[in-house]
Amino acid sequence: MDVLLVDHPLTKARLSIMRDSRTDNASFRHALHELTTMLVYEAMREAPLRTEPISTPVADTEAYRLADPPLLVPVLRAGLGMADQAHRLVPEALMGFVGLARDEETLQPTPYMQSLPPDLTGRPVFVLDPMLATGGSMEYTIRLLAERGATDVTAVCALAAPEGLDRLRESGLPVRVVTAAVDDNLNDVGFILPGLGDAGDRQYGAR
Ligand SMILES: O=P(O)(O)OC[C@H]1O[C@H](OP(=O)(O)OP(=O)(O)O)[C@H](O)[C@@H]1O
Ligand SMILES: O=c1cc[nH]c(=O)[nH]1
Ligand SMILES: [Mg+2]
Repeated sequence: MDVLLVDHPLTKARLSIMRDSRTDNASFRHALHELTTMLVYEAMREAPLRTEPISTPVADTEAYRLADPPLLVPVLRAGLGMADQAHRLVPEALMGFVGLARDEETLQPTPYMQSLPPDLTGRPVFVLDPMLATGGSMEYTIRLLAERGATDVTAVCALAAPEGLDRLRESGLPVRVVTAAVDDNLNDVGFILPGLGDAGDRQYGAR
């Protein structure tokens, strides 16, 4: 499984704002927006292009367009904070939605909504979720996508735990991961260390 670690000085700086427990909700959301732009920019680096002839005011030349506009899938709640920014960068993308809440005791993802196109054959998919912890939520989401024919899935995360990466690797699902950091490990209640806490609560308040 490919893992692209985007550890640019600017991604490190935004991630540090997100990690800092003194950062308020609005500043956390702002830092995640900026980080998302950088992660999606890198995640799309190899996206195939098609060309078409155009004219500038002074000469004929070629225009480049995305050959295969992707589907963006934010995983609610926390992934919602990445959706608009990713869509701004890739305006031709479609958007699907998956809502999951991790059970605090079992750490299993509990689905509460999904809205996805029925056929994803041939369409690149970018799953947006700031946190890859045990990997249960991401694995669940990728299985939904794979059932619809997706074979080209990128998980775009702010932070990944080694446990979550191992789980995705062992799942054999068609996924690569783009992340700004791979942290140390999970604590005994499934939080990433050093991490940034609960990415949903840090944006929207505790539920
Ligand atoms: O890798 P995992 O162990 O599955 O944990 C990661 C999940 O936990 C968080 O969501 P959470 O369930 O807290 O929901 P929220 O976004 O509504 O806060 C996060 O946004 C991921 O979806
Ligand atoms: O550290 C973690 C783990 C799962 N979900 C979060 O929001 N944070
Ligand atoms: Mg949460």
